[in-house]
Amino acid sequence: MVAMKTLTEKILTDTIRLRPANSHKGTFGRVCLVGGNYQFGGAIIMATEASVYSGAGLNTTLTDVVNFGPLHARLPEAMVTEFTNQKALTQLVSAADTVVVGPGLGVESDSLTVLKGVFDAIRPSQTLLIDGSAITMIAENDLPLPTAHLIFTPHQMEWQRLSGIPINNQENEANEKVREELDAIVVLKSHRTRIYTSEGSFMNPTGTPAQATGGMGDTLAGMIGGFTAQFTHRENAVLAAVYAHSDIADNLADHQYVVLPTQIMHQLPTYMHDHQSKR
Ligand SMILES: NC(=O)C1=CN([C@@H]2O[C@H](COP(=O)(O)OP(=O)(O)OC[C@H]3O[C@@H](n4cnc5c(N)ncnc54)[C@H](OP(=O)(O)O)[C@@H]3O)[C@@H](O)[C@H]2O)[C@@H](O)CC1
Ligand SMILES: Nc1ncnc2c1ncn2[C@@H]1O[C@H](COP(=O)(O)OP(=O)(O)O)[C@@H](O)[C@H]1O
Ligand SMILES: [Mg+2]
Repeated sequence: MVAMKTLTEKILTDTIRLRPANSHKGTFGRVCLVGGNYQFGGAIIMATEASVYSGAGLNTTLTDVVNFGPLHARLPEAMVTEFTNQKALTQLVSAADTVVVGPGLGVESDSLTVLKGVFDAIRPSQTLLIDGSAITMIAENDLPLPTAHLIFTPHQMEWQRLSGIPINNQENEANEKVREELDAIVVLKSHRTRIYTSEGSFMNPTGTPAQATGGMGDTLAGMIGGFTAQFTHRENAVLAAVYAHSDIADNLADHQYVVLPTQIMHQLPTYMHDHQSKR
């Protein structure tokens, strides 16, 4: 077992590239976000908004129709389609660089149908981020995983459900073994989030209890979606998103008791400007 490395600010300039002058929206990636049932619309709205604010060129959200108006009122930049429309889902998933599935998806039978539809449509060259309800449904239904570049973003209870490792025993060696079986990147979220990849394991030193509020993980999922769609080194894109998400929160927590997920994403354009590669 190789020692866990601690992330530093360097991961930002290693990852966030200077935007090429000769570019257009297609240069910066397509993200398809799937989630948000009638109850949890906020989760997919936050994930989508985080992806847009992190600079992904084109963002399409597949969600329950009740979320169309609320999402568009906040974010006219995103496109929307009903997640029960299997034909549209297959088309939009196929066209994406990164697909984010799970924020607010729920665990009812319609949610499971949507998740299976995503798994059927995804191709091996694509990045698939699996979060929230999608992780819970995989664990509860023992679903086979599709072939793709998989990223899981569980909190500790979701990781217990997926890996079978109880929260108190989630040590590096056990976590790395399950990561290898899943053949995925695993972002195990907690006060000090750990990231397991085939290129090593990393501890994120940023983060504050001011972040302990609903929607914080949905926001991270959207950021990782946006980063992986535009930055070519997948592992670094994940690491940089995790670092930035909590570093922005730390900065806000210097003078705030609680930090809202939407405040973090709204800082992203400035933060990324200040931490981009100089070349
Ligand atoms: N605005 C919206 O639309 C929002 C929608 N959301 C969406 O809701 C869906 C369900 O996701 P979920 O995370 O809320 O519920 P679930 O998977 O049952 O986990 C909670 C259970 O795990 C336990 N637990 C133990 N350790 C833990 C840890 N480190 N971190 C967290 N939990 C921990 C915890 O223990 P307790 O808090 O009781 O001590 C509790 O028993 C999902 O799709 C998500 O995207 C939310 O994002 C909120 C905003
Ligand atoms: N006490 C804490 N210190 C640092 N980070 C925290 C703390 N509590 C929560 N977080 C962060 O907030 C996020 C919570 O994710 P998650 O539980 O999936 O939230 P949600 O599903 O409500 O969006 C993770 O990124 C986690 O690291
Ligand atoms: Mg979550």
